[in-house]
Amino acid sequence: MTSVLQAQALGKKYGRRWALRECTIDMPAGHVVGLVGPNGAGKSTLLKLAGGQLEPTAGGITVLGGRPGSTPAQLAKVGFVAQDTPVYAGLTVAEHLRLGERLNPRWDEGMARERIARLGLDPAHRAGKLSGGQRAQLALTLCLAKRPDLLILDEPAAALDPLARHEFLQHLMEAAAEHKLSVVLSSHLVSDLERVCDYLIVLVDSRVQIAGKTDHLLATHHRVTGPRRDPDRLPAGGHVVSARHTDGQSTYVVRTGAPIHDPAWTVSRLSLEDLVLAYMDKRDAERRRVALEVRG
Ligand SMILES: Nc1ncnc2c1ncn2[C@@H]1O[C@H](COP(=O)(O)OP(=O)(O)OP(=O)(O)O)[C@@H](O)[C@H]1O
Repeated sequence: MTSVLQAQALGKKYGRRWALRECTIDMPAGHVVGLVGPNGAGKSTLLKLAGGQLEPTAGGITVLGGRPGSTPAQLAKVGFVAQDTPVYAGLTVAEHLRLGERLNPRWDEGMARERIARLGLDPAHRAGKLSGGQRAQLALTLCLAKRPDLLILDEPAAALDPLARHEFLQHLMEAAAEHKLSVVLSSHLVSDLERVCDYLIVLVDSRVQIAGKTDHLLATHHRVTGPRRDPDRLPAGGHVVSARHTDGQSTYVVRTGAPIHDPAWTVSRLSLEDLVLAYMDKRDAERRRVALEVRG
């Protein structure tokens, strides 16, 4: 597997507080990777470290085989659209393209112009007067025209209305397929991730809870429901991801490669949202961590 991003025990401190700690990750190339996790999990910090906007306090990170932001060549290989899709309010759309051309050695002027025309943006329009959706599209265009190998998007569509979000993600998918881009995209909107991502990483308290191809993850996770029972009564070979109990019923999310055939339990498939929620719960995350430490 070729990696686009590898982090080893990566940590970042703001003052005396860790924003990201002991984060180990390996993102494969050629995927649209969805990064999801609770507020404050460290997603933006990780993406900024990957974009070279922050320096690690501990551990190491490699992006496309190099240190993020270390050389002009390294910077040219990575496109970054930050959470607030920043553009220069006083510059026109055309001036943004000229700036992009001046700053980026691999700039694709034809593609930038074609995208701006397709989006119906007036080149003479000042960026400060664009709508949130148009600004996000302009920021995406500037990043795509850099012709990066890796595109990093930190909640780029969060502020957009459903239609603008749909169009933004559609453009993103087309561009990723057309230019064989690797993409990492953080979002709280699991429906968006479901639409565009073929690889998922769930980050909780800066630890990777699960990472893998979405179709494989969905095929190997099941909801198992039955009368209230302890997990040791579950079919053998499964790994309990989450457990919920009411007075009379137990519901487990179980990871297993083998089909579950046990008449004592009702087995159903999970949606991507169910899967993400099962891994996002901090109580379960702590229990899984302890279980792994005991086993290891
Ligand atoms: N500039 C900063 N100064 C101090 N602390 C910060 C700064 N940026 C982030 N943090 C802290 O670091 C931790 C991780 O923040 P980060 O923004 O990376 O999380 P996140 O997973 O992206 O969250 P969200 O989903 O809310 O955007 C949080 O506790 C946050 O308060």
